[in-house]
Amino acid sequence: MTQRASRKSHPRPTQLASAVRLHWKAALLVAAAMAGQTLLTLAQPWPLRSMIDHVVKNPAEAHDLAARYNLMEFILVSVRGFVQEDRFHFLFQGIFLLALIYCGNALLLYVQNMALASLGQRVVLTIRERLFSHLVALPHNYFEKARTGDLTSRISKDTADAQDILESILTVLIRSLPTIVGILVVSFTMDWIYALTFLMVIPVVYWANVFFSRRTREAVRKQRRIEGALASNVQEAFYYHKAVTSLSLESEIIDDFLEGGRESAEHAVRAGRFQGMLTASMDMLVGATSLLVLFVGILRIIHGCLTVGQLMVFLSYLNSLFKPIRELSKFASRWAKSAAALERIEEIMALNPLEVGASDLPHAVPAPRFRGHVEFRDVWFGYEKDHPILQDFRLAAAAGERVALVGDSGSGKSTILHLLMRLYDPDRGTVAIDGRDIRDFTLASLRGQMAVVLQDSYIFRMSVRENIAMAKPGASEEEITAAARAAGAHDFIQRLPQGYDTQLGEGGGGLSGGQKRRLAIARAILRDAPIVILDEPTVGLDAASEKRVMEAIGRLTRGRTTFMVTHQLATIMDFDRIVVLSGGKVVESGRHEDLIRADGLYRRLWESQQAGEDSSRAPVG
Ligand SMILES: Nc1ncnc2c1ncn2[C@@H]1O[C@H](COP(=O)(O)OP(=O)(O)OP(=O)(O)O)[C@@H](O)[C@H]1O
Repeated sequence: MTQRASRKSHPRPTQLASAVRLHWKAALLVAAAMAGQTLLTLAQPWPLRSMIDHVVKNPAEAHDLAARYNLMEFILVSVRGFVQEDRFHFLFQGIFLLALIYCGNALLLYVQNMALASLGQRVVLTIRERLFSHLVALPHNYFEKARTGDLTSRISKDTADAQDILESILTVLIRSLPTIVGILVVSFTMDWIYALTFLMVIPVVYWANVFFSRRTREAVRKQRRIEGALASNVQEAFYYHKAVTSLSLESEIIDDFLEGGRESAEHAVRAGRFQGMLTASMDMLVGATSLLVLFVGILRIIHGCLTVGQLMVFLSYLNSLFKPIRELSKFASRWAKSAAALERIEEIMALNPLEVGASDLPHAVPAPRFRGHVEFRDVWFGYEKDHPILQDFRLAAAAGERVALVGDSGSGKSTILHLLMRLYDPDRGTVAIDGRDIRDFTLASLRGQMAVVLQDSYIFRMSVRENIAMAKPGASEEEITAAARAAGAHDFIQRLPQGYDTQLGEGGGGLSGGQKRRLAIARAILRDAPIVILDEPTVGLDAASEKRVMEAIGRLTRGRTTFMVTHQLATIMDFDRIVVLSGGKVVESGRHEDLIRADGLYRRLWESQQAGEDSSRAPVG
């Protein structure tokens, strides 16, 4: 049972990193473009500095020019200066360098955006694929407790949010950090006293970011959980719409929805508040630091330790430093959302199928084609710890034998089928096919040799043909039609508006219960499996439908080892063996006539069913 307990490991942020590693070329391109921009941003104030310092050193010249000439003269003198004299060389050089920097920046920005969009999409797709494959391959018992709406939102929304976090991480790592380092290096080499002004600000900015982001993230995480639950409720309401309306549950469902929506909104408002505080405190910090830098800077200029151009460089660096930080603070709630989303993805990826339930064991090998000799050897099993459903259960079916499992409700009939399909593993004992423990085989090769028809026929939203063909990928048209004929489904399929091409609704909308069942039988016939599993295939059908379905089942099960769970004893009178269960144990076993003669539980079930049928047929009044 310990195997079955679903355990959560602590989330590790590995998915994003490994997806990025997989697309390292695109990541490298983004990083190179960002790094190039950072370098250009760091270089940008220098031409400005040399121009300003040049002008400040020659103030009379500058002042003279502006005061003496009108506009036309000013332009003419300036152009002559550029063409004939060396006087404006500093200006020409500065403008040229700045123009180069701006063009380079624009080009790199374009490359960065292109590469980032492509990297983001590829990373999202990779995470989505991995998450979906991991989820689909998880053992069945995981889905009994999981909320499917929540899982859907993890696959669609949470994975998409990974792109945001990727963008944020790259911005911080490749843009902000080098900018900070560049500023510190340049500042210390120019004027270390002045550099201390910067240094003081960094921890405050960091602390404010961490403090408010953490709170925003907590609020967003709660909001996400509630939204996941809401999505599950919505999905349930639509899926069971018939039950919802027939039980008049609409108002309760709407109330639940509104309640969840209100809770989610409260957390969203909370997140917004922290986000607002973060943005405001960042703005205040930027303002205060700029003032401090200006104040100290002018004092340093007066003391002759700094030039005006150098102050310009500092101010420009400060702006470049705060730009990404302010941007990030504005995106704090997006960042928080993405971080919460990544955690939710990691949570699922950390589930080890072997710990969750029945899955491929490391030594499993593909099963050979089965003859179909099935054995349950001293099997103990319970869904919950300390609540065994089957105790010391033994049953053997020869290859090709048709076995019916009957008994009281809750006696463990379907559980036996679950163990045979390896939806669960026994706590003790073994289930064996052709003498080998089924755990030795890979799940795909084991289940690939079983044809299953359940109470719910599982019709998918695709054409009739595709619904049948999914049992055998690549099946020919003749094989599909032959299977449909054998299942007694061909005639009604041909009467459908587009025959085999008719698109079916989710859950088989548009077909009657009996038609759905026969479609499922056609699928099982096409599978051509040595083992057939049927769980109450005729339940809920009228007498005529039941007859047609049983004829189809007769053709499906011919020569194949069959296990059929049923309450309708009249449908199994010709079975090779009827196994009667009570409280998880076999109490009787034999053919119909033998069991009637034995005068035990089977006979009582049979007689009560006959009496029920007689009374239902008796004329009223
Ligand atoms: N997924 C599950 N988790 C926990 N308990 C379960 C689960 N499925 C079945 N059970 C319990 O195991 C017992 C046997 O169930 P099972 O479905 O095998 O009985 P059954 O004989 O097929 O019943 P029925 O004829 O009503 O379908 C029941 O008490 C049931 O409540």
